[in-house]
Amino acid sequence: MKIVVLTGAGISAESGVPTFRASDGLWEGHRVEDVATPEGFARDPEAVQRFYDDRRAHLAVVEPNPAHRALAELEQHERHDVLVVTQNVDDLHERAGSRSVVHMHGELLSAWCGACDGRFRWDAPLLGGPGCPGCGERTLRPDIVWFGELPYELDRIDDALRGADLFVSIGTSGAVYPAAGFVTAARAYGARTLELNLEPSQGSLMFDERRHGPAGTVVPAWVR
Ligand SMILES: CC(C)NC(=O)[C@H](Cc1c[nH]c2ccccc12)NC(=O)[C@H](CCCC/N=C(/NCCC(=O)O)S[C@H]1O[C@H](COP(=O)(O)OP(=O)(O)OC[C@H]2O[C@@H](n3cnc4c(N)ncnc43)[C@H](O)[C@@H]2O)[C@@H](O)[C@H]1O)NC(=O)OCc1ccccc1
Repeated sequence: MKIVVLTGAGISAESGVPTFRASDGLWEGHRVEDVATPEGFARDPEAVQRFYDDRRAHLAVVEPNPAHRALAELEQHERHDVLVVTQNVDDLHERAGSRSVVHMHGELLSAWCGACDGRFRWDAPLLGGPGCPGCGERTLRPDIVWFGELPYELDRIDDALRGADLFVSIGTSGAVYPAAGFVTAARAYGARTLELNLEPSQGSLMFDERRHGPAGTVVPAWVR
């Protein structure tokens, strides 16, 4: 079976990675437009670098949870062809063993040079860090898709949705586009659709089936 799995912050919540819209959510401490927009970066690059440096450093103290591991197991099933499309910028899917993962909103462990357009694996702070390994310019920014910027690999994602038998959405509020529109596209392409989330998301009624509860419980139960 061809399965496309969309994940959001909710799948990493039980690993200790804050979600965005929960009361203690990431955005709580920051105005989205200040830390996740090109304009915010132009206005105060230090504040934005610090925001992402803190999140990158936090990766060292979190681990994949049973939901991440269950998806990695599912990918091993010879009967299935699984693509994980994640809105998350953490590396927990890969650390759990998933191999076909698309980070449509970028990755904390990657830096992008605004001068030479180079991208570099990065696990250190960018603030006060060295110049670009490619061109030496001090124009490195987090390799993250900010609001108003085009998400990555939309063609590959659309191709996968076209060929999918099943579209599964895990741990996302369905508040941010174009990711929130994937269920509509998947349905239009004839795929069955399933929501696994703590509570109904904004697009919950679009799904053929919904199972609500913590991802660390409902995802392994669904995979088994
Ligand atoms: C706010 C929203 C209305 N705005 C948008 O959608 C905008 C504008 C827009 C575009 N099209 C539209 C159509 C209509 C309206 C608006 C728009 N979209 C964009 O700007 C996108 C780019 C959006 C990407 C922004 N970057 C992020 N992330 C990286 C940064 C960072 O991480 O710092 S978005 C970020 O927020 C979103 C957060 O959502 P979730 O992951 O779902 O997290 P949330 O906290 O909201 O919810 C958690 C869920 O989990 C559940 N949960 C909690 N615990 C658990 C648990 N334990 N188990 C299970 N579930 C759990 C909760 O119940 C909840 O449902 C994610 O996408 C995340 O990646 N770009 C673009 O459209 O470009 C155009 C373009 C076109 C051509 C040329 C150039 C440009």
